[in-house]
Amino acid sequence: MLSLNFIRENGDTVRKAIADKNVDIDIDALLALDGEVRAMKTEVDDLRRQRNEISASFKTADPSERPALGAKAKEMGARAGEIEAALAEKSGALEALMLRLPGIPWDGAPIGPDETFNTVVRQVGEIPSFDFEPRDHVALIEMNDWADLGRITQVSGSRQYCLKGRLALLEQALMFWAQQKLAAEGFTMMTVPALARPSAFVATGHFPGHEEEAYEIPKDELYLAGTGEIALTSLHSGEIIEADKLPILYAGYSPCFRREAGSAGRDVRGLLRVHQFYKLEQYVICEDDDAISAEWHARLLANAEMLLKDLEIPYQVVETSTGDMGLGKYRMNDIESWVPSLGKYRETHSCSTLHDWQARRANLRWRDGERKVRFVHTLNNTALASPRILVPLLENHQQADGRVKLPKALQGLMGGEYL
Ligand SMILES: Nc1ncnc2c1ncn2[C@@H]1O[C@H](COS(=O)(=O)NC(=O)[C@@H](N)CO)[C@@H](O)[C@H]1O
Repeated sequence: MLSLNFIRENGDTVRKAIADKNVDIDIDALLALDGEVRAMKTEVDDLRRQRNEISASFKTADPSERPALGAKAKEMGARAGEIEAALAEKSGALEALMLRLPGIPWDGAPIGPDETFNTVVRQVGEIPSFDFEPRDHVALIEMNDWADLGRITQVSGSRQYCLKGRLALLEQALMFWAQQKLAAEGFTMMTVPALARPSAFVATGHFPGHEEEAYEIPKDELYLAGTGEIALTSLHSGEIIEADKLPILYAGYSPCFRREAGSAGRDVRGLLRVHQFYKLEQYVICEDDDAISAEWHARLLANAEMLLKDLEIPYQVVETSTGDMGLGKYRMNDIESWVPSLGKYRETHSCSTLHDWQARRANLRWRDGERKVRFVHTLNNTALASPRILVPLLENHQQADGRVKLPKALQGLMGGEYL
């Protein structure tokens, strides 16, 4: 969310962000509504003040004047009450519009309506060339009995899976290995619930707008989150964080649930796009200083790249366009890992800076050195998301006989050279 002061003082910047992010919102209607709300608040305050002055004069007034004074005070109170009812409705409408305002993207973001305007920042790692016909991850899984991708769908429906045997162990080993690597970078390990209140989805910016992507649990007024970011963003809501407690660094591990409502027909084979997966999320709450959050953005990216280099997975870093980065983002870099069977890079990580856009929605504030209370900046990046990461891991390291050679970083954990 943006502040109303910012909108009033930076109308053109906001209009440009609305255009560049392809957002359908009428900023003039919002500002008109803001004007109405402010006028109504002033009117109510004036009425309340006058009413209080009359009440105060009551004791010293001439008894003959008291009935008229009483009537006037009553009438003012009634009028103020009417305006307040209308004001509540107008304020609600203004708040709803405010929630749909985009965050201002950084000036280095490619301007364009969708991912076709994304640019490749760097490519790292050698694309493997096989002297045999490489298999896709489903074939490798089937020949090694590393998952159930069939009968489980009778139990749990489409886009479900059971990892089995050494691949199930590998997923656990991967997450533990990544957690230790992040702990070494100063991140506090957290297990994070997927169940969350709708307000937590509003805080991150998933709601309003992406309700269809979340599983709803109406009996308990809860939803299942598609990312640990949702619980982590609201964990400190309403607190005023002391300066010496910043930056807060969480490595949040959680199950993630996504309906993939809009993905019918895409990635239906195998493990790339499923309804339930597990993610270790890097999450940062820092001072609202552009240079500091830019530094954290670079470090979140570097942490994910460190993991991919250790996993010996070729990847590319992408600068996402204003239309692809999402409503609240200041900056987003995706990391895409090479998937041999597709002959292309596929997103496995997404690194975002949100400036204070989420903090305003989540009421996340800190107290600076001069004791001034300000909104923080929030950032997040995938550390590892499984089973998607298993796809490039299996396919890039496959051998002609269908075995998979483990990257050196995992051989100790997995007790051998091969999965
Ligand atoms: N349906 C899905 N199935 C499997 N993996 C998924 C699915 N949706 C997302 N992911 C994985 O989760 C990663 C992060 O998802 S994201 O929506 O892009 N970004 C976030 O959730 C951020 N909180 C950063 O993690 C993706 O890059 C991908 O690796």
